Amino acid sequence: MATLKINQLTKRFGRHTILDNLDFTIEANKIYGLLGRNGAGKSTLLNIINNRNFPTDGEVLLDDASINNNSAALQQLYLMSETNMYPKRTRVSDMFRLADDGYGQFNFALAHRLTKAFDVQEKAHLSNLSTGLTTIAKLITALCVNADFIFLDEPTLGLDAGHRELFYRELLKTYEERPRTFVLSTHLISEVQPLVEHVWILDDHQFICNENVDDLLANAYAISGPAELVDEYTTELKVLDHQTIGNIKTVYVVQPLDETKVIPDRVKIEHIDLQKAFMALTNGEEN
Ligand SMILES: Nc1ncnc2c1ncn2[C@@H]1O[C@H](COP(=O)(O)OP(=O)(O)OP(=O)(O)O)[C@@H](O)[C@H]1O
Repeated sequence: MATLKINQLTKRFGRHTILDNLDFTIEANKIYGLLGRNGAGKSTLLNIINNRNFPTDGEVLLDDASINNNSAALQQLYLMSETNMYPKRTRVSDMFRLADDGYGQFNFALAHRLTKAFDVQEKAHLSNLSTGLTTIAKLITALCVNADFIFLDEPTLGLDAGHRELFYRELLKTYEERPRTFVLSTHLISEVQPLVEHVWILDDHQFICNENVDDLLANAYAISGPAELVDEYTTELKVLDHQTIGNIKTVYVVQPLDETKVIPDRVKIEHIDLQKAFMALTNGEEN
């Protein structure tokens, strides 16, 4: 199974460092979530991995061969992004044909089924489609293209709730039928949590999290109760974020808890979801 390796990747725009020495692996047949606040560098990273932008330092390897000017490697990678790469008069059906020309074995049967399910006309010109319908046309192309690594940068831009749900369902269905790697870069963290197996969180030019989602959430807690009891209980923990309403304080931690430590009667400990863990990790406030 092919593996993508990102080695010591750094990207600077002028004097601004956007990505600082990233080292990580993208494995075959996994669904990844790439998360980060606005401007964290997610699109820049995806563009570099897909050879649409160049690193200042470092390299991207597919099975130990650089992807740079390597058309065989690039044929295994597909990036769907906000950027419109298509000429003005392109029809939806032309997008499918172009993906078939570029990658071969485009799944036309699935594309026809999805255009009906999403109610998009294959004859329609992209320039006449609404933002949401343009996204849908790009998503259908991404779900049907014959590539082993599919990168989706803000895949649900402009999609209503019903269409987003349909997309998540269809993504899982095609993934089960033909396992391959998907990388979803999104701000809709709660919505993608059920799909994503492994998460990267970009913050301060680096990954502050590169972890299996279940492992991350197993150690992600909200601890709440009377402020003085919460402070006492959490005194040795790294508190990432907190809220106080009256005398009730809630603190957020992402680390294993000492199971031998007695929890005061009025203190409650609950697991938090990926969105809350993300907020705690990226708001970062230490004790
Ligand atoms: N061509 C460029 N020249 C200069 N700066 C750039 C260029 N492209 C991106 N940047 C800057 O790099 C930073 C990262 O941008 P990027 O679009 O990768 O972030 P992002 O995480 O995808 O953000 P968002 O979630 O808001 O889409 C931003 O500060 C952006 O302004």
